[in-house]
Amino acid sequence: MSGIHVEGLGKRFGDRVAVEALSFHVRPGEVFGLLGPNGAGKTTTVRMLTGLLRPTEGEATVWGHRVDGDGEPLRKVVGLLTEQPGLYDRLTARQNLRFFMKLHELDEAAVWPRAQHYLARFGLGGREEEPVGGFSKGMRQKLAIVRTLVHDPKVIFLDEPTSGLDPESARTVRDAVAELASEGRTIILCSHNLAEVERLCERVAVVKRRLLAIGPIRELRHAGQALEVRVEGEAERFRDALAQLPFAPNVLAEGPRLRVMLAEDAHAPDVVACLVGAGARVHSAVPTQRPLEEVYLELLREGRG
Ligand SMILES: Nc1ncnc2c1ncn2[C@@H]1O[C@H](COP(=O)(O)OP(=O)(O)OP(=O)(O)O)[C@@H](O)[C@H]1O
Repeated sequence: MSGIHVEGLGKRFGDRVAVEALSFHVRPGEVFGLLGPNGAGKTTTVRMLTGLLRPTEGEATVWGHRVDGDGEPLRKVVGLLTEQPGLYDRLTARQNLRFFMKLHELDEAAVWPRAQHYLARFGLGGREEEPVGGFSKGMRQKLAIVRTLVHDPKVIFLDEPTSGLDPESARTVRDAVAELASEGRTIILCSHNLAEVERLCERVAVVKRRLLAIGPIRELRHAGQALEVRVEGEAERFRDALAQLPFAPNVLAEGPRLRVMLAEDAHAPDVVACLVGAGARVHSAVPTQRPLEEVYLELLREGRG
């Protein structure tokens, strides 16, 4: 069974419940975002799904391998990029990769062309024989990504893959992620960079110990809408007037712009009328989709406690 299937997964550390009752499925060819605040249980979940931690509840299979079974076949099909790349400074890039290949009992001669392909792709071609201690943060990150891909994994877990990368390198990595998915692999992306998640993922899960929401980003956004209003002068001075509306919308004000969150589209004319009534000169009022960040923060507020 390809992809990832998670049913009622949970993990306790003594009395502390790190993850509970987690259920979701991810298809082959999908880039799936796993979002949540610090301490929400994302790393714990990824460690369970890569066979590094045993669940205390529930079950999961990753590309047909049970996560509580023999870890060896599971580790062969998964690639894991952790937040701390854990490279050996004294070893060269090639020796670091070779060390990893030995761990996975890979035939270096057979696998090296794949490593070289990604080294070149991420701008590290020709730097293989240099000690990693002399690499910049971004170069280390890129080498760690090469290491994650070298054994041709079917399921790839990426924790903040573009952290520390310049915009050009970040773009290369994002393109590679999309390409790996188009080859039919399953990719789980853990990131606090919501703009990146929006670009790469179709579906996301928001977790805070348990699942708060799951679905396509566009559906999560449709849970509400925003009205972008541009007024003359500082928008902040109209905040109090908007707070008097019967539906008391959430409002963000920045310079001449107001972003007014609406539960219903039908409230948009009331917002404009209220602003005009309060003396605003309204230049434009445009309904917009809410950015993922706003949806995410709202889900966390609702899921508090
Ligand atoms: N080995 C462990 N022993 C005890 N508690 C742990 C252990 N690993 C994780 N936890 C606890 O489990 C909870 C979830 O931690 P986890 O590292 O999975 O969160 P996270 O979502 O990855 O956070 P971040 O975004 O900060 O990386 C936290 O309360 C953490 O303290």
